[in-house]
Amino acid sequence: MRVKICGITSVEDARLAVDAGADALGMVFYPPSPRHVSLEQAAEIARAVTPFVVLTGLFVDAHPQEVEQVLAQVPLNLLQFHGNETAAYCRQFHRPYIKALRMKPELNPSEAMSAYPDARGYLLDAYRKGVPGGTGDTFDWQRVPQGRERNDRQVILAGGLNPANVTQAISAAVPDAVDVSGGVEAAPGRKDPDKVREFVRAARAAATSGASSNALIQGV
Ligand SMILES: O=C(O)c1ccccc1NCC(=O)[C@H](O)[C@H](O)COP(=O)(O)O
Repeated sequence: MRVKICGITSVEDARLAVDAGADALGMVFYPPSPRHVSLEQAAEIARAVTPFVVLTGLFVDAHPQEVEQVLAQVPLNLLQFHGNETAAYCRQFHRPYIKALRMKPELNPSEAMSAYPDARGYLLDAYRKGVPGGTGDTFDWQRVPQGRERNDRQVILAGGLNPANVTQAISAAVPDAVDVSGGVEAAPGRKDPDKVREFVRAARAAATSGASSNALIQGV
């Protein structure tokens, strides 16, 4: 089970998340977000963290030049596209990327994943009209594809996760990774140390006990 802490805006929170055991950090390059980081902030965070953590840059329907500008100044390991970007758009940067899919009631997640065959993973997030992400809302975890529908694709579960519900979420959705932002915050853009530590601990513990449920679902 991998854990990504999203919405990191400071070196202090980046270090906190890494020390708590996060595998990946997310930085939001979307100006309307309360978690938006400037190029300078992002470069400072990148300099401060170990190279063995996946630094992720999140964009929402950004102009390609904006993405290129970030890439020129911040050593990102992974891009996360959280808007209505097409596969052609996502692959033009020649970087590993994950595609966020917002779980609108009518969305077939398996079909939606197929539209991005070169994505390294699929971040399944809650859908709220007019809000591209960081909603704090959950969705029905039973909708996460399993088995043949999943087809070995890396699924990152997001949307309204927190230390209190991540165990149940992992058990229901059997994701490869979990992503959290608001559920471990003290205030928008500022992480709560106890919540971050408890979230990572609970996710790891659930994964250990959840291995058998995964085996049951996969029939192995
Ligand atoms: O976090 C934001 O402010 C944000 C804004 C616009 C697009 C995406 C955004 N966050 C994306 C994430 O990866 C969040 O972790 C994900 O949406 C889950 O957020 P939350 O429900 O607060 O845990």
